[in-house]
Amino acid sequence: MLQAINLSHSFEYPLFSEVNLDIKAGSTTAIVGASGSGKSTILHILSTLLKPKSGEVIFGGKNLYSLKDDELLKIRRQDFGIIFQAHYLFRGFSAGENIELASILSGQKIDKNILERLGIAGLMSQKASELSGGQQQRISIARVLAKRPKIIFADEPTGNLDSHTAADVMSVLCEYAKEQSSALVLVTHDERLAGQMDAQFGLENEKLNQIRG
Ligand SMILES: Nc1ncnc2c1ncn2[C@@H]1O[C@H](COP(=O)(O)OP(=O)(O)OP(=O)(O)O)[C@@H](O)[C@H]1O
Repeated sequence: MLQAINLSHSFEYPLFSEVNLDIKAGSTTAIVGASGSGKSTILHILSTLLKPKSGEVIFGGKNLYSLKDDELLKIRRQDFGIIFQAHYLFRGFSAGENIELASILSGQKIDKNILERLGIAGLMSQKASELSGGQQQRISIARVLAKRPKIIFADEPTGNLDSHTAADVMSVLCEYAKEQSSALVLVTHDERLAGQMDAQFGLENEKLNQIRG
């Protein structure tokens, strides 16, 4: 579904090189590593947000970074779901309107069952700005799922949730990947969470090594 081939990137100093990944439909993958090792940077590169210094990201048989900007934007909007810890809801709109907007743009409908399982079904008429950080995070996850993306890229998606809610959210994301033959690529510090994914990679000493799967 998505392949990374020989990715390398650096900012002021080299971050990583020779990063290779093969993400299959219906799979869940974790990337772990020390703070500052470059995990989020890899996720940004895989999800079209940052052009690597070298290497290719192949999706649907195309090298994403050889596409024109409008083609890249179309893939990002239609096929990719990106979940970060900082959520960007429209604060003046209700939770329901935020999700509805994603549904309208994608022409897909959110499964009401997902709202129940995320524990947010009762919050739909509340203004996004009046929700707690964890509630906003779950609304933003529902908004991503409402698009029915082919791949979900999630950077510490449960970092601001209590352990019980975090487990519910992760099971919703993993089940979505399985049921929709989508894929989940997760960046996390949480080794236990990483252990629940089908495959696990560790970023250390500028290299991404497969630990499991
Ligand atoms: N846009 C940028 N410009 C310059 N340096 C950056 C930029 N983005 C990230 N960095 C640097 O690259 C390094 C890796 O950052 P990144 O966020 O990818 O690490 P991480 O492994 O996800 O860390 P954490 O687990 O703490 O979130 C850090 O030293 C960071 O300061």
